[in-house]
Amino acid sequence: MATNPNLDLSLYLVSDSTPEILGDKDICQVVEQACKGGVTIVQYRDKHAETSVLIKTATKLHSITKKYNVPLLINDRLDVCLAVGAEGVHIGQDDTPLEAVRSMLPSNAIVGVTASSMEEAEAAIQGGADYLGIGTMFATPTKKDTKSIIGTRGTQEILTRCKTGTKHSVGCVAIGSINAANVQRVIHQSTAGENRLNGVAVVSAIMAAADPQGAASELLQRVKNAPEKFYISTRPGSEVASDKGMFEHIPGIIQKHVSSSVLSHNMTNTVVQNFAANVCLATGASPIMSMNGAEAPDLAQLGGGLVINMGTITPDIMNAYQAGVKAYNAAGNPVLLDPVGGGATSVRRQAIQTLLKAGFYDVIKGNEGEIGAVMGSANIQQRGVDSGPSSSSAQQKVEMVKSLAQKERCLVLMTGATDYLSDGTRTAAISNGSKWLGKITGSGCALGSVVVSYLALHRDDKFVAAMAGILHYELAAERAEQHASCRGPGSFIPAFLDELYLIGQDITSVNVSKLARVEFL
Ligand SMILES: Cc1ncc(COP(=O)(O)OP(=O)(O)O)c(N)n1
Ligand SMILES: Cc1nc(C(=O)O)sc1CCOP(=O)(O)O
Repeated sequence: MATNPNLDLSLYLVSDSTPEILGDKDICQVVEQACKGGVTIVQYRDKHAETSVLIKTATKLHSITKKYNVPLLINDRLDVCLAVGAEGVHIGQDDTPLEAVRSMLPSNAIVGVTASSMEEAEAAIQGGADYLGIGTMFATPTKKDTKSIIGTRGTQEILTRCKTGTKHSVGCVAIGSINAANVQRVIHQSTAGENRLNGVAVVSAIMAAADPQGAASELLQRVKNAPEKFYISTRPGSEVASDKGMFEHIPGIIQKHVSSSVLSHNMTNTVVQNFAANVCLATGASPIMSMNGAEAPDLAQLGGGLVINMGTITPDIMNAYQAGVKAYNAAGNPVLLDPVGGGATSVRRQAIQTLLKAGFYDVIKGNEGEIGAVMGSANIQQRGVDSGPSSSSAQQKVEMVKSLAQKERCLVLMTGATDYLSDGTRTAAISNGSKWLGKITGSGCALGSVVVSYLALHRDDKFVAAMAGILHYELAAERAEQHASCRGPGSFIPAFLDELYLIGQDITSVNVSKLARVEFL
């Protein structure tokens, strides 16, 4: 089965004629506006109208979609498709079988099939489907009789069978409660290796919109932006720095950071705000400690990164966190999630799930207990925000960060005496730092503020960016510990702030590759 070269599934509009969704608008006007906004394929779906009405409406819709060179497919009904000469049909698992559909339609007709499992996907691919409508992504009021809610995890599994992007591929769109706020996360988190969604199918996000053209145009822009910016750790075409080779780049990145004033937007806990702001300033970033979700959309435009740190969580601040991640995802700027104390209470465990659904994260950072909580481990019971004694071997920690990075398609940084950093492919253990970092409040939180500004500054490779931030921080801590004045946690803090600043000024004379105690695993 070869991909139909004329099929652009980027933004698939499935129409709806019910008053709950269409309101008192005219379906033809809405579809025309959606075509103007950039939808690339339209399906006429009406579960209630009589055949004569279906044919009449489909004929009108077809004359509109043809003007915009957009294919029109008919939901379920081959007879209507043949009557109006539409470009194809979409069928579900309980509709006319694919083989029969193929035998009755012209050979160039587009046929799409709904798939909710790997078995259904494989059967549809074998049967010659042009594309799969993969769903249900998330529960939706638009279709109440959906069989299974599969989320991005289930979609990822199906995509492993679909070889998208090869000449033997089948097109793939996801469907079910997809809208402008979640479309990039859906695309990003559904990706399975090289296989990714070709686009998304939506009903209410366009049909129910007050401005269908604007809604379509915004969705299309987000679909188009999703791949380059989000679904791989390194930018396409950029040099992939691996293992020790990456240390050559790090002094240059630190030097650039020191004079950048790149924004580090912190929605962080009340305990560490002052310290984290000072750390940001000393490393060359410009901190803003704004917990106000309403200003996140403006701040997200400024090219910096956002830290969401759950340390002093309240119901109100959860709304701000969600507004923050949505705004930064939409702007294409990095977000770091620090699920502080995530394994301590059921409120925090629930908050993690809510935040993971609200958007996607470039980095998830935490101690062992917090990373375990994000992974949903039932055995994690943190005492407060500390990780407690570790029960895992180094190898188990490596497996944890790697598998979470692969699952969430992000960087995972597990902090501790040795830090573990993984992007799912490359994993490193970093043993720099000072014992005093473990004796002051907020050293882990402030590291998050530094890592996110490095990610915002150095866009080519997130892993290298994070490594640069970690080494800036931990080499400075090592130097601070050597100060004659440093006698304990209290005197460590000013020495550390000094060294964060001084090492940055001095970085060209620092032999980073020699000082970095980094093991690639
Ligand atoms: C693009 C796309 N994907 C899935 C569906 C659902 O089709 P089906 O399973 O036949 O359910 P109904 O649409 O008939 O309710 C779709 N229509 N389009
Ligand atoms: C038509 C349809 N098919 C689905 C499936 O899971 O197969 S979900 C769905 C409705 C999607 O509507 P909205 O974008 O408004 O959530």
